[in-house]
Amino acid sequence: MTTEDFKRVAAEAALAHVKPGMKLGLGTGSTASIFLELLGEKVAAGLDVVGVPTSEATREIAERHNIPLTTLKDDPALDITIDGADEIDPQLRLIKGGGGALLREKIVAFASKRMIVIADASKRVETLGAFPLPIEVVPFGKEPTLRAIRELIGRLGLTGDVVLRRAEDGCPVVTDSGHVILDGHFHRIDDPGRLAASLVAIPGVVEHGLFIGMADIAIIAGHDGVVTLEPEGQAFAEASRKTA
Ligand SMILES: O=C[C@H](O)[C@H](O)[C@H](O)COP(=O)(O)O
Repeated sequence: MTTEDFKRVAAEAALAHVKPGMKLGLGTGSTASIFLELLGEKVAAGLDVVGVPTSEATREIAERHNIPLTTLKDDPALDITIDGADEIDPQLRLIKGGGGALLREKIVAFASKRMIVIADASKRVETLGAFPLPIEVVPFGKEPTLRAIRELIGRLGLTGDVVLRRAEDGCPVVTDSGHVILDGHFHRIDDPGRLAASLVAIPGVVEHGLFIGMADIAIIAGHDGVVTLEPEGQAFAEASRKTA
């Protein structure tokens, strides 16, 4: 099986958590897109749910699959958010935002009673940080914000650098909310909680891609099967089944 197959297996397993009448947070990225495709099939077959998209890209995909949409204004409390992740550690702390959707993803997940993460096994790590940490900042004053973040990583004893994310045309990537992204290439983040708290204390930092204490379960598919994890990293044998 390929990585794409594993993403599909994880997305399929997440569907079992979706019940009629639920209000869903709809994640962003390639894994979440597969979930949307599968959810669209269920909706076509009569499943009654509504969703809040976490990005404009997800909105387009959801509309293409005829998934009824709502907003946090009309539905400020959601049942479940189903979303992908760039890294998942044993405590279900996440790095998200590889696709630049971290701000809306975090708002939507926070508005949800539960967050289910779906991923292929390559996303599991012992220590966060090999994946660059996205930090969403206001374009105004991004230079002093960048300097403050660099000073912070020195104080925290982190290695690496922080760089402005650019698109293929060389222009800064602009998020759905009109901000830019700084990617922190830290290699390893031993104390994600301390880094998270320190980053949001810097004026100009809107949000970062560390999701701590937000994920309730992670459904991870790989060569060893499907594993459902809870925050302590406990794998439930009864939730495991062979996929390859
Ligand atoms: O901004 C993007 C999101 O946080 C994604 O959920 C994350 O990057 C994982 O995406 P994928 O499923 O494509 O690996």
